[in-house]
Amino acid sequence: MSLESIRYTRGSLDILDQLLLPLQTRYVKVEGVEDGWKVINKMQVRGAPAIAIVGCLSLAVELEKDNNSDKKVMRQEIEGKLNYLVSARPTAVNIKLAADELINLANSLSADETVTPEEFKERFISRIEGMLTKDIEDNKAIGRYGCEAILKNCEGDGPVRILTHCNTGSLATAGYGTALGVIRSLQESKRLDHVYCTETRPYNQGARLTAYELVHEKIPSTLIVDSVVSALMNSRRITAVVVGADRVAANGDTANKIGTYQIAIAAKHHGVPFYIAAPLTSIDMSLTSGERIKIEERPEREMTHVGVHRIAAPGINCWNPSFDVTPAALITGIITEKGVFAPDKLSEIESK
Ligand SMILES: CSC[C@H]1O[C@H](OP(=O)(O)O)[C@H](O)[C@@H]1O
Repeated sequence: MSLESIRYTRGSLDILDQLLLPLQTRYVKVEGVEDGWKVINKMQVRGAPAIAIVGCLSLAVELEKDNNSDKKVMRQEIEGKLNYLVSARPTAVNIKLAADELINLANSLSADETVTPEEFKERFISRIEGMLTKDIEDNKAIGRYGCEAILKNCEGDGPVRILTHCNTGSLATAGYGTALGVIRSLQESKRLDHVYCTETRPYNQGARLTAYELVHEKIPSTLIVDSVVSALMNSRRITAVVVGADRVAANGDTANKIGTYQIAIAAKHHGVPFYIAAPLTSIDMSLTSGERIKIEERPEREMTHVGVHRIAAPGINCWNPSFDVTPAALITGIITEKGVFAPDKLSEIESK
């Protein structure tokens, strides 16, 4: 069993094909930006941070092989390739923010006459490679802050029960995970009683990926059908809900996997704290609210079939939005690598 979603050395990138999990472990070679776009768009690799990291690494492996010695041409090609990668999936903001940062870097390296073409490539590729280690460090910090916040808010020093949705672990990031990182941190603190994970139809990130990670690490957990969430909260004491994010707007409204919004409504009704766990690379301060977040709609076949088997009546119309937006009013806190913030306090992060 491999939980390593990304295998990278300079000039070489392979990603774990998550469409085949949990039954098959197969790595797909990514030799450039075209491959990068495809594996992201097909969701062979998915998860907001992993999308950004794999997209940028696909550019790094392509650049490593490029013998171009004209910095202005390199800069221009880099900008075009990054904008192309951003188009693979529209909702998660991480790859857009990474592209903006790298285009700015390419512009300054190109304009700096003291920088040779070789140094341009080296510094550009090194910046991308740094994303891998930073993401894991950020996730560990998210885990610590989230664990602290949940334990602080719960009565006594007993073990806690957590509900999570979709997959936010090592298979959605460079490692350790965001919401699943909080769960790992609770487990490491010996304060975790049980995790409930939803199947997360129609791609089944919960049943196929989160369950895979939890079983692999022997974390006590139970898989539930998405529609069991309210019955679970009504019949078992859930300490908190912790989920990931694909794009957090400046006011705290958060786009995440479809189904998150109704989990937040159920949590509000049952008085269960509802947390978003996300790195700063998932926060889009240019958006004043969640109303303007573009929600990706995926092919209806992802709903009507499981593999090659049709499960929905032929001819029925389908609507398959991949995300929904949870209003800030339903969110207790946003757990980041800089600490936990109330949804309306994200502007304070910069000062931390
Ligand atoms: C660590 S963020 C993961 C985030 O991305 C997932 O979406 P998808 O599997 O379609 O890429 C889901 O929204 C998770 O919360």
